[in-house]
Amino acid sequence: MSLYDRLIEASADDWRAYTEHPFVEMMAAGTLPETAFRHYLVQDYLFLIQFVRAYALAAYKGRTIEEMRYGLDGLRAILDGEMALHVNYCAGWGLTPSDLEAADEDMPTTAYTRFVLDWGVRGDLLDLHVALAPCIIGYAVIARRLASIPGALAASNPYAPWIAEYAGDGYQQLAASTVEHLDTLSDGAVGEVRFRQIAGIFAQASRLEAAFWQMGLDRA
Ligand SMILES: Cc1ncc(C[n+]2csc(CCO)c2C)c(N)n1
Repeated sequence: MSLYDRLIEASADDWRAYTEHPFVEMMAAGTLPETAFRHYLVQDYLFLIQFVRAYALAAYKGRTIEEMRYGLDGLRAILDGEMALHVNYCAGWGLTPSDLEAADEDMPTTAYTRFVLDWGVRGDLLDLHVALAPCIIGYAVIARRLASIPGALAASNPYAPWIAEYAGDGYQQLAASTVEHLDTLSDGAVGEVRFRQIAGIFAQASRLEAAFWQMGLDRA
């Protein structure tokens, strides 16, 4: 069993609450209020800025060129890929990237990003990548499922571009390589005590993801 499968199994309830949150179901149905999505997306831009720092830390902590490149690829995927989705949606509301950068962080944004950065600083490379994993893998899992719901990708659904972006090959491949990378990092052998430690990090990151969706819904 891959380390990823073991982590999902150990945090099944938290993982389900994150990946099947009402926020994402409402995106697929096109019924999510725009105020909720807008608050989420502005906060997500601030979240991504902090995740660039987390990936920079992963590059810094890499012990091989390959590990450093892995951090660099994640960093690039955010700066040159994912952020364009946010900038495009926000342009439609008259918000510029400078407006986004100047927004105040809401508590769930601060909580989640600093949780990941804290594990990155205090822990080893596996702790950091486990803290990052629910974010990368979870979005790919969510978008793949939502894309298969009839009507979710229809031009009339304002959330179709969001679903299509994360269901696209680029993010699906990034998620698949993250699953493999967790096994490489752990050498395929994680003892019970160490597993319990990282399962705690994975479960907490999943709960912080659910809180991030809820932050959007609370603005509806
Ligand atoms: C709260 C929140 N969780 C996960 C993601 C998705 N995500 C963040 S970094 C990354 C990898 C490189 O782009 C991915 C897929 C998000 N945007 N916001």
